[in-house]
Amino acid sequence: MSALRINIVLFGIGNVGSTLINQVIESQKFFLEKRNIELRFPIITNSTLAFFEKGGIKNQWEANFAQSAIPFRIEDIIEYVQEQQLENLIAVDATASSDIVKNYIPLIQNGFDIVSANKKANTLHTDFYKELRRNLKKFDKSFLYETNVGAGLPVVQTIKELHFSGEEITKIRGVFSGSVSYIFNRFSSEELPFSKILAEAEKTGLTEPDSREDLSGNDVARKLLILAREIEQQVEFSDITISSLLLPNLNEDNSKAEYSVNKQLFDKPFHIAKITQADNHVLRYVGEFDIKSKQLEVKLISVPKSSALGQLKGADNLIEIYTKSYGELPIVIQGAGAGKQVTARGVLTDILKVAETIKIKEAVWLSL
Ligand SMILES: NC(=O)C1=CN([C@@H]2O[C@H](COP(=O)(O)OP(=O)(O)OC[C@H]3O[C@@H](n4cnc5c(N)ncnc54)[C@H](O)[C@@H]3O)[C@@H](O)[C@H]2O)C=CC1
Ligand SMILES: N[C@@H](CC=O)C(=O)O
Repeated sequence: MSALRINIVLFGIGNVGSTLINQVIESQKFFLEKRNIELRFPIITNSTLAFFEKGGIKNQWEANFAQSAIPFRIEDIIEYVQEQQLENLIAVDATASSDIVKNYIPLIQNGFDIVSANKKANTLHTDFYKELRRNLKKFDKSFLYETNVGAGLPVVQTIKELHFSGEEITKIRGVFSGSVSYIFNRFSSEELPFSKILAEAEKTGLTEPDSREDLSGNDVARKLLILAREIEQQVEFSDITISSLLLPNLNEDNSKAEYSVNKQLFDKPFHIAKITQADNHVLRYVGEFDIKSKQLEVKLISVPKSSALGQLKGADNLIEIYTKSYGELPIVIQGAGAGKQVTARGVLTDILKVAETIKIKEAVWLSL
């Protein structure tokens, strides 16, 4: 039987997007042999330019992009896939853009399934959230976004399945930010200024494109909102109480350039927060959603070094899910919650899941 060819239009070729391309190129043979699936990228884009290659990009894609990418609008992309009669289309959003999300519905209406690492579509107003799902249903398309929470960790899926089975989830809490986890895990155990560790988190690709999204608590709040909506709670972003880590004189009101050069302003307040804790305590930035009281909160806490949260390493997330059946002892999901390799692998898993769904639909069509 001939392989199922999947055509991926990739928006965003930064940390996650470029790693995804390289992972696919590396494992191409494996997918063909084991899954009978061929993954191609006929279009890749950054925020302003797109590179078109009908047969799919090859190893030297970065040089080709630099040489031949051209300005694009979403209409150009839709027109191109139609003209070239490309089938089995998946749009992959590896941006943090709010603009790109406006294209999801037109893409779905033009035959695309969607896979997204970008949290924006799931955290806009409920009206958009519902409209998106109405379109998915109408056009029989999938939208997968496991990497929206916990990067490659199976958090969304676990919550979804617990809810699907009728399990009553009572509380979800823990460390949801990989980048802030990395910052505080190092800040607690090493004698380094906060700003230096922040700069290293940015350089390694652990933070959002603008790390103020992490330090403001918005990124954690988005994750709480995404999980809350998975269990059909009617909540908006504005319902979340967020205690920001940004400073009155260094926050979203500053330009990106001012923020970049003034990060050492973080050093003194965080040093004070560190040394004024009780003995053997460390700082952790946590999110909590209490379902009964409908309270969603993001805050900085000080915990004993010996506790589960206190022992986190690297960019670990630790997410506790309390449910009726599990009682006082929660389900715990722990592991790297940020990083380009784990996140790209999570996106790739979603792509393969969509491909399997397409395969099943094709088989049904063929049997008719
Ligand atoms: N880096 C990580 O560890 C994780 C990232 N994510 C999510 O993955 C997404 C991407 O993160 P990174 O790759 O780290 O960011 P990045 O800043 O390295 O890359 C972002 C890319 O998106 C492109 N872009 C921006 N606006 C665009 C637009 N309107 N249309 C097309 N392309 C556009 C940029 O040019 C760039 O190529 C974010 O939404 C982030 O929250 C999720 C889990 C973990
Ligand atoms: N900035 C985010 C990336 C993943 O969502 C984080 O650190 O958790």
